[in-house]
Amino acid sequence: MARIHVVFGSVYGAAEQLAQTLTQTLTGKGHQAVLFDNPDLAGVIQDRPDALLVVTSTTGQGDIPDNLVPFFVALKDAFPMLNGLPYGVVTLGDSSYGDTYCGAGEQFDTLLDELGGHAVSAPLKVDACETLDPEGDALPWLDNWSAAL
Ligand SMILES: Cc1cc2nc3c(=O)[nH]c(=O)nc-3n(C[C@H](O)[C@H](O)[C@H](O)COP(=O)(O)O)c2cc1C
Repeated sequence: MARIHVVFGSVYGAAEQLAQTLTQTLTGKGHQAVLFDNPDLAGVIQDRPDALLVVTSTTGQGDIPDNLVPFFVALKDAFPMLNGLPYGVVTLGDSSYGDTYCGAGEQFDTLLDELGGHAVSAPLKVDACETLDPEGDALPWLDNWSAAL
């Protein structure tokens, strides 16, 4: 079973709620999953989890929610090599935003890839235009992602 660190970015609460559900689900599967309210590099990355899960909505124009920006900036500035750390990205967005659809998740996926992380499966994009039930998309994705760890 894996030690999985989960971080979330959320403005109105949907991504936060989803992150809580995904963390509980991972725990139910026997993993040691920890959800970080105020993620910092030392706690999330340098503590060397077995995997990292990023759950974020998108705000502004493809932007990362304020609560997750400090973690993203710290990661970008410190640029710690992740040496194949398995990761996953779940992004909430709205396809009516066009080019910036799920931009926050894309920024994380690009950075984690540049740092040498290993995307266990393709990032999941949950479209608020298509569903009012993010869990309906995310739980099957999580099953596959966690099974591949
Ligand atoms: C002001 C505002 C800006 C947004 N900008 C984007 C965007 O650029 N791209 C996108 O895919 N979704 C965008 N969204 C949609 C949100 O990401 C989506 O509604 C999400 O489910 C909100 O999750 P949250 O409750 O965790 O904040 C935006 C929503 C708002 C209200």
